[in-house]
Amino acid sequence: MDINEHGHVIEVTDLRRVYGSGFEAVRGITFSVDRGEIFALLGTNGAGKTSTVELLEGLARPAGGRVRVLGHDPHAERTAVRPRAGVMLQEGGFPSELTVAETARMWAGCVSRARPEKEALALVGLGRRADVRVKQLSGGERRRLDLALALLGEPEVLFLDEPTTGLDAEGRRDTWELVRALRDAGTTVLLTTHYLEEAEQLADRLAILHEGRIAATGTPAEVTAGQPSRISFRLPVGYFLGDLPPLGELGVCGHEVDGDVVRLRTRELQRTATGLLVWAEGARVELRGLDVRSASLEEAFLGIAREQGVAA
Ligand SMILES: Nc1ncnc2c1ncn2[C@@H]1O[C@H](COP(=O)(O)OP(=O)(O)OP(=O)(O)O)[C@@H](O)[C@H]1O
Repeated sequence: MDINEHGHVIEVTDLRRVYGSGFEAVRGITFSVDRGEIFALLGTNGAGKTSTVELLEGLARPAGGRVRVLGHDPHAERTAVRPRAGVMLQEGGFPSELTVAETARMWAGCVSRARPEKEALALVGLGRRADVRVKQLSGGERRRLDLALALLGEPEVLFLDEPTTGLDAEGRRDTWELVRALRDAGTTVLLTTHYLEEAEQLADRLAILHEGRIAATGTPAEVTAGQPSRISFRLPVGYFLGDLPPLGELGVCGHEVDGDVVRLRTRELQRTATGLLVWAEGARVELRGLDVRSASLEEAFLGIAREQGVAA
């Protein structure tokens, strides 16, 4: 059987990983990813993202629990999974004297039914860099080459460990577009990232890992639901916090004042923002530096790190 009885391409149940030193890096995590879904693993440094992805890639055996990729144990049944999976590790490590095209050709030799190298390089925007030596590539271009190699076998499932680290804003957006196009064509994608915006933009569902456990999971909207929005501004000269309408009446659920900067938290963004603006208009003052932000993944992430006593 190809995919498990629930139709999940990736299924992880109570997964554990213990290193030789006895350190438990992954402490019983459970999640699944469906065909054609992008799933992001987020987390603080050392949360266990890479340790988890390596188990999914079959590079190590779990200390406990179960992992299935395309219905197979990726470690014990490596030969059944590997040809159908594309892997982009955090550190590629290619021979630096080879050119981009030579590297892709060498890699294609290890892949059954590889797509043409030119096509893979064009997908990641390296088509014109084919004759450049790997050592002459920028950090971002190496990252793209990593991705091209992961795509050579036209994988059904793609593991991307921090795929856009080192890319500039344009490169990051190009990669997002490519990953979305692959997803739309039916590829299942599991990625780790440090960029919350990346997860917000790309992920259909995500999990935030903290100290080897899942601290929050769901769609980006589900994970951010319940987080407060933020409003900040500078108090007009000569004004004090007490001159504003009572904060409770504005729907504010928390506030702090730093010099003349006021930061408010609210779960009723429209009511709070309207109340403030109506007050400012009536008092004929300007709220300098006014910044209004709806609840974001960043808020959820920082909240988890704070609650669990981590400096984020
Ligand atoms: N080979 C190893 N031996 C012992 N401990 C390890 C080993 N590799 C990782 N660890 C520890 O396991 C924990 C999880 O590491 P991991 O690399 O999975 O985290 P991560 O979430 O990917 O972190 P980052 O965001 O910094 O890449 C860390 O505390 C790390 O120090």
